[in-house]
Amino acid sequence: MEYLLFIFAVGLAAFRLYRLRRLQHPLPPGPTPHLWSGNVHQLPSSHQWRTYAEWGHTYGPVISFRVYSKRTIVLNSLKAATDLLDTRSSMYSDRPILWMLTELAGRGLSVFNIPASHPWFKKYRKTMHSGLSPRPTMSYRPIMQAHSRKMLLSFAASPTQFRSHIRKNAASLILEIAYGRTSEDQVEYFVSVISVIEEGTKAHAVVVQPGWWLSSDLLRFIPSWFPFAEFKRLAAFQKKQMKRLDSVLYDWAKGQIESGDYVESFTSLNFRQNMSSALYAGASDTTVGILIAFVLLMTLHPEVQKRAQAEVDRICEGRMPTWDDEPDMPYVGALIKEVMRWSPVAPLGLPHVVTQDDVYDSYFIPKGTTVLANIWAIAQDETLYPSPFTFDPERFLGPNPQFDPRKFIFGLGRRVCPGQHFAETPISLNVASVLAVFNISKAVDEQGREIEPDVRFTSSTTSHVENFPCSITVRSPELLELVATESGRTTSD
Ligand code: HEM
Repeated sequence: MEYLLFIFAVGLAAFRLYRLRRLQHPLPPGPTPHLWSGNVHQLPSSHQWRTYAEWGHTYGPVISFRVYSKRTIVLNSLKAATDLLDTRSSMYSDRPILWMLTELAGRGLSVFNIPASHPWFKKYRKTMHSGLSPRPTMSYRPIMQAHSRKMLLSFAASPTQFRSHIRKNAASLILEIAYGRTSEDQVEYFVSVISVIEEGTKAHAVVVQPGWWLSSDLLRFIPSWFPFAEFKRLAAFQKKQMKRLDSVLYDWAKGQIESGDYVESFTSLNFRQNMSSALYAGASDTTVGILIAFVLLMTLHPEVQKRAQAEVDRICEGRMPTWDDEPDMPYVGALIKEVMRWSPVAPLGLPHVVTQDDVYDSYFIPKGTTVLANIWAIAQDETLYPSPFTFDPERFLGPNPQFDPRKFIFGLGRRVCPGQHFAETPISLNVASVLAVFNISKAVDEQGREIEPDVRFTSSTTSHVENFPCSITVRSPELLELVATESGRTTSD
């Protein structure tokens, strides 16, 4: 009895303390909720980052909203995101438990979802670092260059298919790094498996939307044959697809290694199935978005393209660009930063969760709150980037360059993207190489009139520029010939 009274007293004291902190410090502001369902009715079904940024203009850089009992705060400023995710990373590095994703779909211990307090977390990060940091990435340069050259030849052969060439380039590169060398046919096959990942990513985007949290949290125990248990069937589908993805590639790599005829890869060095697939999942849909945005922006800004091409021509004098040219090409470097800022590929990053009650900027942030860094809002913050919607590489040049967006578009704190360096290395070569060999311009219709691209973005965990028409033509047949010779092909292959 005494024991029960003690527990009751401790519980009451904790509750009082909580109430006291709540009274002293309000929750971060946000739109007015309904009593029971919270802000469900105000949440958009797509491009949430835009709505959160608008709310930020009304309520301040740290906003909060509620979906039934689940609270989310959104950090719309660089300062708030740095203060919480970076400076207080010991409290802000876990992922929310989304039953749908982590438990029902069986991804709880994946690299992306594992709690930061789990003993595997540090091992995962260390292994990622050993495969993706600047030193190993340097050793991948010849592979990256070979894949880049293949992409250039594909651009020349079928320019209207540029989107799929970019996708294939990213996929075949990470396949080789993660699993070992593949033949063209195998790449084709594995690339078809990529669509599975994309389905998975789409499902992920659905289940991390606030409305789904409640349904999956409260209703997770109902059997999947129930008429309204669609979310459970979706989870089961995702689980099956992700398992297939993990095993198809891993089993192939293992087979190669066992046969003795293989090249070194992340799998041969680490033998961790879910880590190899994390590399693949992290890389297959991100760098693609940057390169597609680059093509769009060159279509829209011929003056920027001309200036970048002039720089490449001046430095390379008839040869293909290499990584050693980077310091001598400040304008191309600024252009890449501006593409990344203008079109952040992971606009809300991945959700974090706070593991203790906290007070920030005199607001109370209860333990268990989901925390989103609005990377899109930071990239469009006019105090950091005047005229933020204008594409202007100049902003990163001169004596007072604007803030380097690479410091936040890969996330912040302990969960910061481990693939940043690995991602940037092929992007810089691909951009400089495309500028050297091709001209990108607006497509023309049958009457010879230029077609103005309609700029729209997809909405998922990652966001890309939607399909748009453009014209890609060879500006340097000599360089194209050089690329073909180096790759052991002819330009007509
Ligand atoms: C332009 C390219 C890329 C961008 C913009 C990007 C962005 C991000 C962001 C915003 C996060 C979430 C960070 C957070 O939770 O705060 C993340 C996580 C992650 N990224 Fe990337 N990424 C890119 C490329 C890559 C590549 C190439 C790889 C692998 C080769 C990769 C692997 C990962 C992994 C494994 C995580 C999860 C880390 C964890 O939860 O501990 N990413 N990335």
